[in-house]
Amino acid sequence: MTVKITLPHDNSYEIFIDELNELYFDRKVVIITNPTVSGFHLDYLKTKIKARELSVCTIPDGEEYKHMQTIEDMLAHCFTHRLDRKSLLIAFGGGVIGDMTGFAASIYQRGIDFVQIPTTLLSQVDASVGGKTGINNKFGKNLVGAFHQPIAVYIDPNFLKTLPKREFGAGVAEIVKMAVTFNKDFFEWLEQNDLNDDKNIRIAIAKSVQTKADVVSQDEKELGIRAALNYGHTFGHVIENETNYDTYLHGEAVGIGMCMANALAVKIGLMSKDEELRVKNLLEKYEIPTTYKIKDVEDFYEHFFLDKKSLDNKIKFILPVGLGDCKITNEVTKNDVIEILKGF
Ligand SMILES: NC(=O)c1ccc[n+]([C@@H]2O[C@H](COP(=O)([O-])OP(=O)(O)OC[C@H]3O[C@@H](n4cnc5c(N)ncnc54)[C@H](O)[C@@H]3O)[C@@H](O)[C@H]2O)c1
Ligand SMILES: O=C(O)C(=O)C[C@@H](O)[C@H](O)[C@H](O)COP(=O)(O)O
Ligand SMILES: [Zn+2]
Repeated sequence: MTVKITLPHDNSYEIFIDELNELYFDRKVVIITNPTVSGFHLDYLKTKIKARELSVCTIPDGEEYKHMQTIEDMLAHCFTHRLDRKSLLIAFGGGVIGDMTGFAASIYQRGIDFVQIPTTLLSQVDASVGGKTGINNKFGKNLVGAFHQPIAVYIDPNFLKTLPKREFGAGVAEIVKMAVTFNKDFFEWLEQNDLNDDKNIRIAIAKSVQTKADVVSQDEKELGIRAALNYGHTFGHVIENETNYDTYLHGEAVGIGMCMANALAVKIGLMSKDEELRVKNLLEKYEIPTTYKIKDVEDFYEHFFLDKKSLDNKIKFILPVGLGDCKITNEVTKNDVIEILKGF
């Protein structure tokens, strides 16, 4: 299956969901990966890539390495191998590799091409699509980065065969996100079907990618509707940051964050208690955490002001409206937020 993202300024590209074919690049290519992914799949990938010159840049594995020093190391590899403006980076790994490769590509010699070959469920259904790239710093998550679209995305679900169960669950959280915010039929399908089944996970990948591609095609730079893809993230990013990126996987923090957003939606009458419970049950079916004890609620709230969606000192929340629809709002009172956070 092929999904297209249609964008201005020659930035359109295709997302191929299928077994990886041979890829030919008449230019210098660097594969960016980490020891875990390369251990499982690099030999296979190398049989598929034909390039004028190919090298591999291996960076450490983990969200805690998604920072500027690692970008410097990646750029150093590119300079050492004399990459020029026609050269290409290939992101081969999960969302961490994808976000960092995209960011390095966006700044190397003021911007070169890159390709996404995502290998986690989360990166196949979400992170490899849409051109958000970046890194974390001490102030928070993804606060430094660029919109830089890949020239193509190659999603091969066969890579998921080596993915640990917990990582699979983290990917399911972002699938649930797409369904709750945009598609009630998809949500009901998820309730009725087991994603551990090979046929079903392929359907869910295609559905999620199509949903995200449609949103990004309408709003590349998150000026409007794209903010809905941040459902659960306003809360989730704070959880990741205050637990030093070493306790919850991104998808898990988003799972908890969606439950917080749901509690807020119930409080202000956008969602019923029954709908809230259905989302919780679906997440728990894949062992995604749905609760989190906040140490200092005021401090947690203050973090929201660094969120990239917050403008003019107003926090923006993405709240579900029933199942399959959502509202982007900066009109939630601090009292309501504090109350749900205290009761969580
Ligand atoms: N740009 C976006 O639109 C976007 C969207 C969602 C998430 N993200 C970002 O993506 C990151 C999370 O991505 P992730 O969940 O893929 O985490 P990740 O990149 O850390 O990968 C998870 C783990 O799985 C390992 N792994 C990767 N592929 C594997 C495979 N096939 N078999 C076995 N192990 C494998 C990795 O080495 C890592 O240890 C976060 O930094 C998040 O902010 C970005
Ligand atoms: O593509 C988007 O837009 C998203 O919001 C996807 C999210 O799953 C992803 O985690 C994204 O990086 C979060 O947005 P950010 O702008 O806060 O980094
Ligand atoms: Zn996310």
